[in-house]
Amino acid sequence: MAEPTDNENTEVTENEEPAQPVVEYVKCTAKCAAERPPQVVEMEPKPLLTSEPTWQKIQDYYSQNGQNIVIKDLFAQDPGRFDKYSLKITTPKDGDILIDYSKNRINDEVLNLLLELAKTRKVDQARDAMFSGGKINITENRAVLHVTLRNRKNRPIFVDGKNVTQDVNDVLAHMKEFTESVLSGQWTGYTGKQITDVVNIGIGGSDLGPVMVTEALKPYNQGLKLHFVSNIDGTHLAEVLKLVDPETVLFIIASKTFTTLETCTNAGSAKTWFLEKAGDPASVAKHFVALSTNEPKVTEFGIDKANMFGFWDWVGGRYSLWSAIGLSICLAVGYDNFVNLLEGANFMDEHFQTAPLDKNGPVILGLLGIWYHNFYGAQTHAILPYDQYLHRFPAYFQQGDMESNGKYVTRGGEVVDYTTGPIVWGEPGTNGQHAFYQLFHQGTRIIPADFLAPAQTHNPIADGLHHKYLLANFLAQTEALMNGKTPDQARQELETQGLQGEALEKLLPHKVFEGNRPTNSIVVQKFTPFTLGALIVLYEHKIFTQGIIWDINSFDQWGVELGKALAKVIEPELEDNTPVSSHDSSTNGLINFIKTSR
Ligand SMILES: O=P(O)(O)OC[C@H]1O[C@@H](O)[C@H](O)[C@@H](O)[C@@H]1O
Repeated sequence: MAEPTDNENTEVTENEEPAQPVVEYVKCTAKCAAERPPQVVEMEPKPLLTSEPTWQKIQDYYSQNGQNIVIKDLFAQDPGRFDKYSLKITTPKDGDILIDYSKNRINDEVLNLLLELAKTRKVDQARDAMFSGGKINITENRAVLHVTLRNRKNRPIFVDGKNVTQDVNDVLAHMKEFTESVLSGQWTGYTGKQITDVVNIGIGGSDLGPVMVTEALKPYNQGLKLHFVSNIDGTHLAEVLKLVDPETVLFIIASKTFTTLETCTNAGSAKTWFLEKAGDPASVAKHFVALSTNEPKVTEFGIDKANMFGFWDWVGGRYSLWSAIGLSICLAVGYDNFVNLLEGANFMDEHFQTAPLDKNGPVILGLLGIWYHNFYGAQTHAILPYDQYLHRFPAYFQQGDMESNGKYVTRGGEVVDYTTGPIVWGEPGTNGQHAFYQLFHQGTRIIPADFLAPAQTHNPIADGLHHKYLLANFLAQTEALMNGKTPDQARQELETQGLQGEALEKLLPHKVFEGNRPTNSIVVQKFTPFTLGALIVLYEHKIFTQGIIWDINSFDQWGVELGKALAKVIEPELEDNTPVSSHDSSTNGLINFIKTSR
């Protein structure tokens, strides 16, 4: 890994690749920024989706053919279907990523119509607007530039006329220096002992990404024990504090705003706990660092500016694991692995930017979602990782998808007359099979599902037997969901088991599987930092594509504010046991029940 260069005069020009060998940090001086005025791509306003002629065409096609598209028949008709409807994306270091979308209710006509929709809705223009620093988060007047955080080729990216690439690299350099000092044991606690445990205190985007990635990359752990506290429920903090020692623990207070109730309360209680043991407030500097955009609040809390890792308002919380918010990831897996994660992310950014729409992973996945959610009326989308390390991946994308696209008003302020973001859910395979797959196979709803699997496991125990079973189950499920079991097949099976007559007829309908349940299969060689980074971004840009087609602002989250505001009203009412009557009778009843029951 190249060291950061201090060469103030090193410049990058717009179309220039960094000289070989790759210089990791390149300073772009004021002079170079001035030479390259930003060219921000604008997003054009769009008509309501349902008034688009392409939308109408898809609606017509669906009405006439939607229920007659039978995936297994399409396979029977076309031996080349897998090749046609799968993408193999070759990474520079960790093998291929295969996206098999052939087990979907699609044919060329459907796909062409959906691609036409992506063109009509100018997905490419919106993508370019995002990458060029356009303020596409219109309700907060902000650029959306998490892509800059993994801008590994150091392309100049401007926000309000300022090239922010160097700012990003400066924070990365700080993260590197800090990580190496903690991991090497150079950074010690207030009694001179090395740090053994890290507690990340954050919530939402300041928690889910770090939790998900540190779990997913456990095989790369460099020795520190990681803990996460998010919930305002004191139990969460209390249980973690039982596991750590004030002499050897490092608290990371992760909050973009540094005003979030949960994080501020947990951080305050953690500090009190720490000082009860450490005594001297000067010791805080050795045990508390902050990740935030809000320096005044961080210093007010008592964290030294030198121990703050900054980021910017153009990084949305749910897209922030690539920023300083990723410090816990860095500490867990080491800086080089964090960089590999960023590189995988950057690789998928470039794929999204350069691949034609019909070969573009995020675009294809986004369009398939539109097909099911808006035409077949699918309400949910399942993400099913066949890898235990990815057990928080669905939870991470619950926020990623539902906070981004759970909106019923268009960018122009109109109420939509179509559905938007799906309900995202999932559990790792094979656990889900023994819990909720029944409804996948024989329920009344259509649940489009993504199966994620690695060809190689990090733990080939029992001579690879576990992994063989795991993969066999993943493959069997997608096959079964597609093929189902016809009444004839079920009858034959029951006859073979010796059943006949009324007993057979009674059982028969229960043994039939309609099939034709759509799935995507996404297979990587192995879940490495690089492939994980790429996979996360595949979903980020899928969500982006859908948000653009639905014409909603995927980057604000006003919907979470109302409940927060009401909690501030109720909180003082819980102070004493005086009955309340200021709310509806249910809320009054609940409050008063709690008051009399505590
Ligand atoms: O990082 P912060 O400012 O503490 O915010 C945490 C979370 O707060 C929630 O209210 C937001 O909906 C999330 O988007 C955000 O990630």
